[in-house]
Formats: sequence, C-alpha cells, structure tokens
Amino acid sequence: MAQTIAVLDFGSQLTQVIARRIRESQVYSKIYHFGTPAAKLREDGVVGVILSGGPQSVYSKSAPHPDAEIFQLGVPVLGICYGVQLMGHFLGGRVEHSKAREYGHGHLTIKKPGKLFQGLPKKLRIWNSHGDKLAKLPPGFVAVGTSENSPYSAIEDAKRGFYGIQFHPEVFHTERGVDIIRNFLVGVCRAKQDWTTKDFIAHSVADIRAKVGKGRVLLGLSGGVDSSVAAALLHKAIGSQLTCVFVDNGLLRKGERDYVRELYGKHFNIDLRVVDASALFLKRLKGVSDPETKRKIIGRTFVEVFERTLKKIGRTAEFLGQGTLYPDVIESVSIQGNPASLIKTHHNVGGLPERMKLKLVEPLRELFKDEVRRVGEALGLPREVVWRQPFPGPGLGVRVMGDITKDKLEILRNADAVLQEEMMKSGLYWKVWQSFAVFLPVKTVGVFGDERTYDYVIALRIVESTDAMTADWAKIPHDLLQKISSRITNEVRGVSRVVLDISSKPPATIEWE
Ligand SMILES: Nc1ncnc2c1ncn2[C@@H]1O[C@H](COP(=O)(O)OP(=O)(O)OP(=O)(O)O)[C@@H](O)[C@H]1O
Ligand SMILES: O=c1[nH]c(=O)c2[nH+]cn([C@@H]3O[C@H](COP(=O)(O)O)[C@@H](O)[C@H]3O)c2[nH]1
Ligand SMILES: NC(=O)CC[C@H](N)C(=O)O
Ligand SMILES: [Mg+2]
Repeated sequence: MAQTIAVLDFGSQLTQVIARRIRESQVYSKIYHFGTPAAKLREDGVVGVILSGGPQSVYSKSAPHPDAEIFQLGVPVLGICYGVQLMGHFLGGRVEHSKAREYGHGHLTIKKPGKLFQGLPKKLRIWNSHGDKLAKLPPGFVAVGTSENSPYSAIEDAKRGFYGIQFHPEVFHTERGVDIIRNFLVGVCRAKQDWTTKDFIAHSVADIRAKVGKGRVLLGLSGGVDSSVAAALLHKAIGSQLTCVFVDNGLLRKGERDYVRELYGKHFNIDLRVVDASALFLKRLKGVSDPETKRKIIGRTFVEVFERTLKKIGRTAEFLGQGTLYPDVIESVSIQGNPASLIKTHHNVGGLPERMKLKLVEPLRELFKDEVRRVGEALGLPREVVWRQPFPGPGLGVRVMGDITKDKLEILRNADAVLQEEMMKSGLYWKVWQSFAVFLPVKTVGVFGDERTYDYVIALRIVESTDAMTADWAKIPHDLLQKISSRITNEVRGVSRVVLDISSKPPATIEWE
C-alpha cells in the first residue's frame, strides 16, 4: 500500500491546492471528509495528517470537527489556519474571535526553526486569511513563529509531532510555502518521495476498472485537452468498452468538427460518433440572453443528446465519462457554508440535470490543468493536443454576448479564426493561456471606402495564467495586435471595430459570460 498523507477537508477552497502541493513533492495524498474515523485512516496506512483551512469558527455550533482520536493515531499532524485552530480547540488551548483580522500579505518571523522551517530564512512573506485566533496555547506546544497580529502564527509540539500554522503555506503568495509543506512530509512524517505521474496513471486505471467493471462508458469528447486525456486514460483502462461522442452544438470554432473527426476517428483507434445537434441547440437558445440560463440550457441539451445518441447506437452505457478538472469543480459547486463559491455554472458539473440516469466517471476531477497535461504527455498524446488552449464546453455560446444568432456566430467564428492564425504564426499561441475573440452586440459607426458603416465590435481576450484561477491580460506586441485588428476589420464582414480586453482575473473572469 502507498504511504498516504491524509488531508482532512474542512471546506476550504484551498484543500485541493494543499493536495497538489503534496503531489509536487512526489508524495501520495488523499482528501478525506473531515469526520473520517481515525480507524479508517489507520487502515489506509496514513503516515501523516493535514487539517485544512475552513470558513467556519471552531467554537460555533455547526463547525465541522474531526474525530478526536486522530490525535491518538501516533502520526504527525499539521494544522493549517482553521486546522491550527482545531488543534487549539481539541488539545486544551483556546480560540477566539479577533478584532485584528489578518487578510492578505504578512510577515512571519521564525523564532525556532525546528523541523518545519528547517533550511528556511528567518523572515518569510506569508499569506493570511483568518478572523479567529489562538488565544491560549494548548499544553505541550510552544510558539515558534510570529506575525504582525499573531504571536502564535506557527506553533509546535515536536514531541508528539504536532505542528500548526495560522497562515497558508499552500498558496503561491507564501514565500517558500512548498518547502514548509515538504519539510512536514519528508522531515516530520518521513514520507517516501516516490509518487509520480506514472503512479497516478496506474492508480486511476485500477480505479476506473473497479468502478466500471464490464460496463460501458460514454465519453463526451470535445477535442480539448481534458477530454482527450480522459479518453486516453479510459481507453487504457477499459479499451473497447469506451465509446466517444463528439457533439456539434453549433457553438464550435471554425473547422473544429473536421479537426476532431480527423484526429480521433482516423489517427487514434477510438470508437468516435459525431453527432450534429446544432439545430436543436440553436433553437433552444433562441432569444435567451441571460448567461446562466444559456449555460444551463446548453448543459441540459448536451446530456439529452448523449442519452439520445445512446439509444440510437443501441448500446447500454451506465457511465458518462467527462474530463472535469478541479477548477471546474471549485467554481461550480457551493461548498458547505461557503456562499461565495458559486461563480459560474460550468456546464459539465453544475449544469447536469438531476434526472440524468448515467453515473459519472471523472478520472481527472482532482487535478489541475498542468498536471493533466503531464498525464497526457505520459500517455503519449501528441504535443498539439496536450498543449491546446482550453475551450469552454458552452463554447461560442458564452462568447456571443446576449442572445445568439447564426449570423453573430458566423462573425465571431471568422474573427476568432484570424486571431488564432496570427497567434499560431507568431508562436505566441503556445505561450499564453488562452487567446480568443468575443462578439459584442454593440453597433458603432465606421468608415469604409468613404462610406459610413454601422457594425459590430469584436473584443480580443488574451490572457496568461497557470491554472485559470487567476489570470492577467497578456502583453502582446503592438505590431501583432495591429495586424490582427486590421485583418479582422478587412476580412470579417459586419465588424468595424476591434477592442482589447485589459482586465485581470479577479475581478473579471476569463470568459465574458
Ligand atoms: N462538443 C462536445 N462534445 C462532447 N463533449 C463535450 C463537448 N464539449 C465539452 N464536452 C465535455 O465537457 C467536458 C468539459 O469541457 P472542457 O472544455 O472543460 O474540457 P475539454 O474540452 O476536454 O478540455 P479543454 O479545457 O482543454 O477545452 C469535456 O471534458 C467533455 O467531456
Ligand atoms: O469546461 C468549461 N465549461 C464552462 O462552462 C466554462 N466556463 C469557463 N471555462 C474555462 O474555465 C477557465 C476559467 O474561466 P472563467 O475565468 O471565465 O471562469 C477558462 O479557461 C475558461 O475558458 C469553462 N470550461
Ligand atoms: N482560512 C481559514 O481557515 C479561516 C479559519 C477561520 N474561519 C477564521 O476565520 O479564522
Ligand atoms: Mg473544451
């Protein structure tokens, strides 16, 4: 059995980021429900426990609490934020609400490095996000690090292997955070660093086989990175029990349907069905302009088309495969007690209707994009597939602002094709996270060959990002922008103005709807 680090999830948006940092240290980790019995963790061969952050207050009635026995397991425990507060609450200290809320950047001064801060500078920039604080240390603990507002920013009981930190080592903004986590894993828990992408593949292949048995999986294959990697993984696990369906929803980019048919139908030996449902999608979307309503309609229609396709092929499938990634999950579901977390309904997660009869198989559900790409490369997928820019499931449906018509789609498709072509030519396509065009239903005045025009606007959205959780607009050379702009206004009928989106995420999201 693999040595496992258990991450108990108390509802933080950052729990998966903790898991990801652990994987970065080549250690195997598993996320558990906060209330998992200690006996189960022992059974799973857990060599260390991390308590995540969380939105609640440990002393409140509805607060999620762990099984108190986890502190008797005899394995090290690291509490992060809410986690250190839990340690205070359970081990005889005291937590209270603090007037001096700490949010954002702060500084940690390390008094005593111990094992957790081994090899790190005495002062570190850290990132905080808490309103409660430890007011009294539990017996056996000493303070080893302080911040502006917390005398107990880092605490330890080295004898029992208990460590607590009030800040978030898992976020990018905490200096040397990865090293702090690695120190816990390797220095304290003595975990072996032997967990690789290959192990992930072997593990998910076994999981898929166990779940699916002799059943059939119907996978929505979009030609994007996520579903391509999911297809390759499923194909490896269950071979001919996999049927892929590519839906032309009328909201695709120029040439996409042929690209997918060519690549997967011909080059890969995958059972691929191409379904043209564009008329149905466009009919349902007619006159609808609210973004969330559009997303829901698209999601519902997708599933309906899958079900209908099944009947038509005359095969029974019990499973629906999807290339859902962690960022899709976090932005689509509202996590217990965290009202802020629903941002958009990504059609593949929140948009699924309840009546859906198929069970979900989502082998990439816990990964981030760059990890998925590594899995894709290890599975031998071509570079052009693995490094394609992401394209959202609702497609051009959320890139035509407001209500959707064939004409608007056609204009957007042509403008977008120009942008992609120029990005490819310059090589920048592979360097940015996404580059795409957005159709604005705003008419502005122009002049073409001395004649007045009154036409639509195209916005260019080009962003840099590492995981789509945050993004910044890309600083594209002016001469390239000029070329793209003049080609669009010259070649695309119906457009007389091109604008550049210079918003970062947050506050703006990457897609406009
Ligand atoms: N046109 C489509 N036909 C069939 N399935 C689709 C289609 N579009 C999206 N899906 C399904 O919805 C899932 C989510 O779409 P999403 O865009 O996040 O992933 P992707 O297209 O596989 O990868 P990428 O993020 O690189 O575009 C896909 O993994 C796929 O299962
Ligand atoms: O599969 C998807 N279904 C969706 O409904 C969806 N909406 C946005 N995206 C993509 O997710 C990333 C973050 O996008 P936002 O900043 O717009 O939320 C960006 O990469 C977006 O392109 C989607 N992907
Ligand atoms: N990020 C956290 O874990 C916060 C913990 C707790 N809810 C607080 O506000 O202090
Ligand atoms: Mg896609």
